[in-house]
Amino acid sequence: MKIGDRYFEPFIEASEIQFAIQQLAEQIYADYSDQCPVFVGVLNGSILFLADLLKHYKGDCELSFIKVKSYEGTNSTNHITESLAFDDSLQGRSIILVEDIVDTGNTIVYLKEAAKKKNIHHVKIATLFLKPEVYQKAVKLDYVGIRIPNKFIVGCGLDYDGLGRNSSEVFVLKE
Ligand SMILES: O=P(O)(O)OC[C@H]1O[C@H](OP(=O)(O)OP(=O)(O)O)[C@H](O)[C@@H]1O
Ligand code: HPA
Repeated sequence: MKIGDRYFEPFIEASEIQFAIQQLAEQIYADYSDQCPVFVGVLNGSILFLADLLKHYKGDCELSFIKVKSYEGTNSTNHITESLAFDDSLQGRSIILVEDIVDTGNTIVYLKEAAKKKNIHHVKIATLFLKPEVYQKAVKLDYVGIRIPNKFIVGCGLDYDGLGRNSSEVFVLKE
């Protein structure tokens, strides 16, 4: 399958992804059933995962967003651009940062620091995908859906140069 100028092949089926999301919603609820956490979606990539996670989440919760970007093509630029900040109303709240993927961890390290500066009370992290071979940062990842090898993927919110987010299954770059 061609996305932009590159070729991709099927990698993870939609049913496996949905099962993982349901499990994550249950794990989070087990920890937050007596609270009202704020799910903070990291735009753009988290949008599909976040929608499915919330549909499976049984408890009270609220929703907010932050927008950061660091990738061009298939590589991190190692430079984070923030175009929507944490909302001031999150001060003192317990939040769950919702990411589609943790890869180098640059984004999540940046977000933890930004949350601290905003006096956000308590921050946990939920990510649908993790590349354990790449991620070497000290930040604890509280809820991890599916661990994948060090390969570039698209679908389920993840993009290649803006394309491919709107697929419920995940594709991997053909090397
Ligand atoms: O662990 P890292 O190496 O930092 O990679 C993870 C980040 O990269 C992607 O965002 P991207 O910068 O592509 O922006 P997008 O969400 O708008 O696609 C993804 O959504 C994560 O936020
Ligand atoms: O494998 C990936 N695919 C798409 N976007 C990404 N952002 C970090 N890693 C990836």
